[in-house]
Amino acid sequence: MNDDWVLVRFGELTIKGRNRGRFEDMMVRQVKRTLAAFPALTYQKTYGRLYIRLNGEDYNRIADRLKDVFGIVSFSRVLRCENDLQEIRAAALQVMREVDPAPRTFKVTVKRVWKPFPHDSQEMNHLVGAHVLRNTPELKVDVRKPDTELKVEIQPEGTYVYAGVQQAAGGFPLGMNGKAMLLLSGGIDSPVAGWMAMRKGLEVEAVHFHSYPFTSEQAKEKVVTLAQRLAYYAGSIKLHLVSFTDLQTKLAQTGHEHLIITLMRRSMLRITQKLAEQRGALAIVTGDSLGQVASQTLGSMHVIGRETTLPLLRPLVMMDKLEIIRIAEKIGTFETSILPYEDCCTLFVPKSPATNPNLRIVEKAEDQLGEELDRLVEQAVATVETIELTAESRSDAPAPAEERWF
Ligand SMILES: Nc1ncnc2c1ncn2[C@@H]1O[C@H](COP(=O)(O)OP(=O)(O)OP(=O)(O)O)[C@@H](O)[C@H]1O
Repeated sequence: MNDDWVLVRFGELTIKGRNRGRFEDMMVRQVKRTLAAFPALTYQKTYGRLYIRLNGEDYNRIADRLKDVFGIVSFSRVLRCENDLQEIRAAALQVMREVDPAPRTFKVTVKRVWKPFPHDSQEMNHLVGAHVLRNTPELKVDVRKPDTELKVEIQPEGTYVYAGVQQAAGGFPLGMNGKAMLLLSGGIDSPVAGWMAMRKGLEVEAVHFHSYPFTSEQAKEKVVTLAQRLAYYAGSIKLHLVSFTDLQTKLAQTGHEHLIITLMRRSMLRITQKLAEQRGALAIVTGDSLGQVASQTLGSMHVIGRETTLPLLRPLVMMDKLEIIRIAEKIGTFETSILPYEDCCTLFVPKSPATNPNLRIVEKAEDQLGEELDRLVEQAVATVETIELTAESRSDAPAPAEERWF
């Protein structure tokens, strides 16, 4: 009898050996966690793949969640039947009849993995194709550029028949590659950088610097909303809110107006590094994109980056703004990011910020502040407010499942 399943394909096929097993175990756990709201589902893992039996659950709702799970490269709705020619033909016909919109041309590709099956792949292409053609006279075969490719895989446990592949987020399962701190502002870039870091298998904890009461409560709320969006992909996310007011005021008194952004960014990194040590994180992720603003020239990145010994990961560094915006739209952060807000750094933005700051002068300015700077850094770390945001369904999902990602 035909049976309704989802075939889930994992990404990063280059992973070998023991890491492969770890990757797959993490994947299965994350898929199950993501689909916990569908209790009727049952799971079957094979090498590099996961089969989910629908048992009456709604495929479209499941697909909408699966496409966002990191580590899944693609998935398909499949019918599973016995390794029996008549059953396979019936399943093929059923799958073809359900393709929407109805195709005009098709081709059949059979893969016989289970060798005892009496017909080889070539024979099966004809046996299945002829049956579909006989029963749907309006269809034609086109082996070069068909509207639909009907796939049949004969495996030991049964035969899978399907006609579509949906792309998903790809990457690594969340947390497989360790933990990083994400510098999250209220802008367009850093939420995208956070999503890309998570897609690469990093568990992320967000850090936001605010200058309350100079920056408003709404500015903080905006960052909470952005972190909430990221939590949708991660299951949950911690957001550390750091009060930057006193430190910023002090840095502004050094008299190096054109270096203020450099000084502030370095202090942010210093504080974030301390938080990273506390939280067991081994990298810092930012939304910097080369050349975008004064603090993102190569010279600025160099002087700012010298403050931390942790790897500074900048996923957007080589990307154009339009590419970044495209991803922001897809992941559902753009609408929030473009709302007006005051960032703590814009409070003190000089008329002509340094685009090529001098490391020696910057370090001298920090030395001038001496222990006072250390004290303010410690104070900022000690007064961090941490909130945990948990996943909620994204009510403003920007596009239907098939149009997402690619
Ligand atoms: N208030 C803040 N709290 C935490 N991180 C910040 C803050 N302001 C800036 N950053 C970090 O520094 C990076 C560069 O910030 P900047 O404002 O110069 O550039 P941006 O292109 O506007 O970035 P974004 O769009 O992410 O705000 C940000 O992407 C973010 O990672």
